[in-house]
Amino acid sequence: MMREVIIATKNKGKASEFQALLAKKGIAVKTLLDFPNSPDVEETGSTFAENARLKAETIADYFQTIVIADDSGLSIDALGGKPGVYSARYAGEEKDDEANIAKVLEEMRGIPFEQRTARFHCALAISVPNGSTTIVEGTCEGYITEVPKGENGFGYDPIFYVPQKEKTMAELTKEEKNKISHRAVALVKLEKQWEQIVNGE
Ligand SMILES: O=c1nc[nH]c2c1ncn2[C@H]1C[C@H](O)[C@@H](COP(=O)(O)OP(=O)(O)OP(=O)(O)O)O1
Ligand SMILES: [Mg+2]
Repeated sequence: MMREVIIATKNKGKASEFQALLAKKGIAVKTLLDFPNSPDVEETGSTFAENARLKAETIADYFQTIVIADDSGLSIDALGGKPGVYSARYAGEEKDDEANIAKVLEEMRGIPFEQRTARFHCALAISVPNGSTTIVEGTCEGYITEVPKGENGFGYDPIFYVPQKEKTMAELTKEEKNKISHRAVALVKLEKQWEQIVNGE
């Protein structure tokens, strides 16, 4: 049984969600925020899965230990799937959540509610050093709001309306988000396979 894992992310919001999700299973989480000198991995893939694989394999190779990477983002139907894999850098390279939200809201202006459908997407890659990489994916369906609402979460959470909760993702507690999010859905799929992955059989 795995007792500790490195999550190949420098995103504080993701780090905090993984810490909560995995603490329940007795697994301690380290992230790249604990290792400021670890390499920056360029996200050159054209899918979430490709980018998750790039991050997991590079960091597993660097630490010679099992690593999980998350590549995720928002896909909006009325924008032809954008911002997609460019979610983090939609308004520029600085990864500015507020600027990204402002750009999306501007592009969505005037589009009626029924046509504001969107989903969060998460690809998780788990990589064993000198071994294999396994990828699982999760999604979470919702609508893009007209104005931001809520203080919790990170990224696009304040403009992502979750119909079954009648709230934005940023109005949910971390516990509530961790029951329904794209990240939680993907992690459940990973858990079903991980004894097999970690033990190599
Ligand atoms: O639950 C979420 N709630 C709101 N927004 C979210 C979520 N999950 C991903 N997102 C957004 C944030 C960022 O704009 C992009 C992820 O980009 P992504 O490259 O995977 O992460 P990142 O660059 O922030 O950190 P890192 O690559 O070190 O893991 O999608
Ligand atoms: Mg990134």
